[in-house]
Amino acid sequence: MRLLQDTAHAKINLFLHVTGRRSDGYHLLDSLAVFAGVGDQVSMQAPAEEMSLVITGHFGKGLDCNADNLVLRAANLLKDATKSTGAWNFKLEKNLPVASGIGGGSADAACALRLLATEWKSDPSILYSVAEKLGADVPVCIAQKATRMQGIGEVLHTVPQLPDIGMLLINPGVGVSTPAIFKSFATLGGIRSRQEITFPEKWETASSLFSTLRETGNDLQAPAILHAPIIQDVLNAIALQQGCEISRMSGSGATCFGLFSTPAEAESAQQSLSAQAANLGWWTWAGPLHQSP
Ligand SMILES: C[C@](O)(CO)[C@H](O)COP(=O)(O)OP(=O)(O)OC[C@H]1O[C@@H](n2ccc(N)nc2=O)[C@H](O)[C@@H]1O
Ligand SMILES: Nc1ncnc2c1ncn2[C@@H]1O[C@H](COP(=O)(O)OP(=O)(O)OP(=O)(O)O)[C@@H](O)[C@H]1O
Repeated sequence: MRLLQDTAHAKINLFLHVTGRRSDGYHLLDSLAVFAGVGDQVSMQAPAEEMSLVITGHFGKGLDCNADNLVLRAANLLKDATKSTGAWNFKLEKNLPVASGIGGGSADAACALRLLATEWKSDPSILYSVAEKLGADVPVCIAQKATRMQGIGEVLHTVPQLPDIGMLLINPGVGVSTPAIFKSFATLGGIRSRQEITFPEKWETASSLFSTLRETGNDLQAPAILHAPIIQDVLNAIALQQGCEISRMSGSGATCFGLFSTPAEAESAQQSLSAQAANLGWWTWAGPLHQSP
């Protein structure tokens, strides 16, 4: 029996600018994506008769284990693209809220691709072309490293190493549809011209990273608040926490994040919000960023 496993870390867009639109309707983006310490767990076991999936975990309830699940779509697409043989039983422990702007499904798909690509010694160019077919967020989730994403998400640039900041995540339990938010973005004025953000050679301190981020924003935040006004309440609750430097939404929402100079400060903020969060049924997490080797 062989058992392989890995963590599918949550993707957080520290900023997200919409810079253009392709003729097929997809939007061109400029975004700094980072990965949080929290994630789903993906494991795969062989021998198996066919590709299959079992889902556990707090957020697994509403998800189907059928071939439409991104884990199985990823496994089957890579198998076909690389003409590989063999099947695996996958297990997904779903710890991340679904349809929440932190790319959980994309991270799961990328995790399955990573595990299988190692096993099948797949060519990285095939791996990335399969990732692109699965979704705009899947390519960046392959390496799970802080990355500047451009194009529709497939143009990936290495960024300077990030300082060891702390992050607080809050999801109010409202699922948000990514296509609907992009559509509302246009009705709220759409693309605005701005100077391209430049990054320094290195962010020496947490405050130098926060200075860069203060010149940026998430263009999908206002349209997402129109769909789910509770997002504004979450942003306000985060901003009120001691030591919070930036309070912003990730992706197309509804998960919001707070940035702090240290993980300990983010954890204290989570503590002080815990009663309010429990009352309102909000999911929270706090800790360091995932720093991939
Ligand atoms: C908002 C982000 O989370 C930022 O990282 C991503 O761009 C979304 O990535 P994703 O969920 O993997 O998106 P996909 O599953 O590829 O696309 C879902 C839908 O979002 C819209 N979409 C997505 C990505 C993009 N660059 N432009 C778009 O307009 C399209 O309507 C598309 O049909
Ligand atoms: N393994 C999976 N985990 C989560 N969602 C999945 C999975 N497989 C398929 N899906 C479907 O994909 C949709 C998007 O889920 P996901 O959690 O990736 O959204 P998201 O966090 O908004 O992503 P993004 O930040 O990339 O927009 C859901 O509506 C869900 O039904």
